[in-house]
Amino acid sequence: MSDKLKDAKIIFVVGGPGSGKGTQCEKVVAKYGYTHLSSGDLLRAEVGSGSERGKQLSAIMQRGELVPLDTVLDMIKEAMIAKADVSKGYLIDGYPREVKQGEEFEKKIGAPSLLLYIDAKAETMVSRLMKRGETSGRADDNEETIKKRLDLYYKATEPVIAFYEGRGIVRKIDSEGAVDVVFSNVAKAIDGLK
Ligand SMILES: Nc1ncnc2c1ncn2[C@@H]1O[C@H](COP(=O)(O)OP(=O)(O)O)[C@@H](O)[C@H]1O
Ligand SMILES: Nc1ncnc2c1ncn2[C@H]1C[C@H](O)[C@@H](COP(=O)(O)OP(=O)(O)O)O1
Ligand SMILES: [Mg+2]
Repeated sequence: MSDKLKDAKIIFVVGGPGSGKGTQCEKVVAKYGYTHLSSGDLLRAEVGSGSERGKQLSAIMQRGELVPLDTVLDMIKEAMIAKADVSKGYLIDGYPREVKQGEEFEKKIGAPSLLLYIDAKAETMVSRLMKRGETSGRADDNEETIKKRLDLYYKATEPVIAFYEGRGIVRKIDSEGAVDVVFSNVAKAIDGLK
């Protein structure tokens, strides 16, 4: 346990690929000043660095698979510590993606006070990702990889919701509607924390 993160307020943002996690996190940052850490963005930064590890991560992500737990957890922990002196709290976007990740996070960093479950229909996620893929330049925003990511989400990530539901900290947010409508419900969930 790192004592710099001992009392950190932590919100997990969990949802399928293309559900709207990143979009909602940006609006939470603007309104509440939380520190937004996206596991995918951290991984893509490592890929962009051209490092040997980045090359391995890129191959995994292009297949729509999960990267090794220790890799993504260490990256998030490092990024949290780097901001510990200025952070009002952390939005952990895209993690945990399996129950084991949640358990390891709590051993090494701490427990979340809220899990925002950003929920959209499969066909909505597919169409949003195909559209995002037109401009994102992401190697995983293509039909074949999207299908793998969705399958993995239903198999490995949805059990995370049930795991934390048992603690009563899950707030399910319908992400089908317009961005601002979705955000009004995200804000209600966060305001309910105080
Ligand atoms: N409520 C919404 N309505 C329409 N499009 C949305 C909505 N939320 C997100 N999007 C779009 O869908 C795509 C995926 O959103 P993003 O926030 O990147 O999701 P995630 O981080 O969960 O993959 C983006 O192109 C984004 O602009
Ligand atoms: N917690 C995690 N564990 C393992 N792999 C992860 C991960 N978070 C992200 N990745 C890998 C697999 C994901 O398909 C890829 C992109 O993640 P992302 O940017 O969060 O996707 P999206 O925002 O489309 O949901 O990075
Ligand atoms: Mg995202």
